[in-house]
Amino acid sequence: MLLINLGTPDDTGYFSVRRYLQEFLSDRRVIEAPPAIWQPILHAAVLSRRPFQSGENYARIWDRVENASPLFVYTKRQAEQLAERLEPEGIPVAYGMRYGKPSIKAAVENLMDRGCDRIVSIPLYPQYSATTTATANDQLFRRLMRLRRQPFITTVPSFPDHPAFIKALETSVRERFAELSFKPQRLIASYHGLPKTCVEQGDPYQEECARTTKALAKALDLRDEQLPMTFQSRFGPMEWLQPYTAPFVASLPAQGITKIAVIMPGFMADCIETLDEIGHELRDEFMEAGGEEFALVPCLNDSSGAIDLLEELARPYVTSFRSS
Ligand SMILES: C=CC1=C(C)c2cc3[nH]c(cc4nc(cc5[nH]c(cc1n2)c(C)c5CCC(=O)O)C(CCC(=O)O)=C4C)c(C)c3C=C
Ligand SMILES: [Fe+2]
Ligand SMILES: [Fe+2]
Repeated sequence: MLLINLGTPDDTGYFSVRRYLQEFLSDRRVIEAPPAIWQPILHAAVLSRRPFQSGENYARIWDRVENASPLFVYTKRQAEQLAERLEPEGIPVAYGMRYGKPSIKAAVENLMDRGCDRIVSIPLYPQYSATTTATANDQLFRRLMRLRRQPFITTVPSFPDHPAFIKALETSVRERFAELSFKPQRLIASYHGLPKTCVEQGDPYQEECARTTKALAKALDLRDEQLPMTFQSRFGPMEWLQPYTAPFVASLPAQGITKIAVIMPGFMADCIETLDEIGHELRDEFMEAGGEEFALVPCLNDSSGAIDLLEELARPYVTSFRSS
């Protein structure tokens, strides 16, 4: 079993963040503009300034006990806990990052060194996007390109309304709400954004986000307006999927909605986008606009619901291996 996530910088310093952003933003699945046009902009404008700001943001959410970014810590724990369930059956588990460490290449080599000639890969993105899922798969196959004898590979599809995913989200909401001293008037479902052109060209991401939102509303017995879907984390000047989370949330107090909770069902693990952009920046914007109560529902992280989900995603494939 191979788990693939996005990746994160090694530390919060300028050079580490720059190296990470350079690799990420040079991926042609992420920025589709021709390199001759994009690379000079990336180097002159983005990589000279953004690593400072992003590094400060990462520093605010860094896990100082593990000395790693939360995305790294949770992905590692997901792999370790899945391993506790699968390795007794002789199924090794590894994890790799699309950008940064440990690389997908290292993870594949780890599994092959442990004798695997059949690898099941789960890209840890509940909703499919070419900018995330496809590039994770590209990188996996890139590692195999030079092998004479390739392992058998399965890439598990996205799981926007898989029952185990919706169950884990539902549990995370119920547990979080039980801790709160207030009753949220809205539960905002905020997903990572995507340029609108990606969807126009056939990326199913927006439709898969809508499937997640609809299934979660049904599980929680909420009406559509009680669980609005929004998109965060814009990058660059183009139009991205709408409504944008920040202006949407800032407009709520004027409508009498001053107590909200936010869930981010596009992320399997808490990361800079959830803990800082939503947990810090969005919270401040909501309070400044007249909000009174703001709560975050944590991502699935290393909850038992998350590990149940990973095990259920894996099972159909690993069972067939054992019987063959
Ligand atoms: C054009 C730029 C970007 C696209 C397209 C994009 C799509 C996309 N990203 C995620 C998930 C994550 N993105 C994260 C960070 C992040 N994303 C971008 C840009 C694009 N993302 C940047 C520049 C960054 C770095 C942070 C920053 O400098 O602001 C993360 C968190 C990583 C971490 O280390 O914590 C995740 C997760 C999805 C799901 C997605 C498309 C659907
Ligand atoms: Fe992103
Ligand atoms: Fe962001």
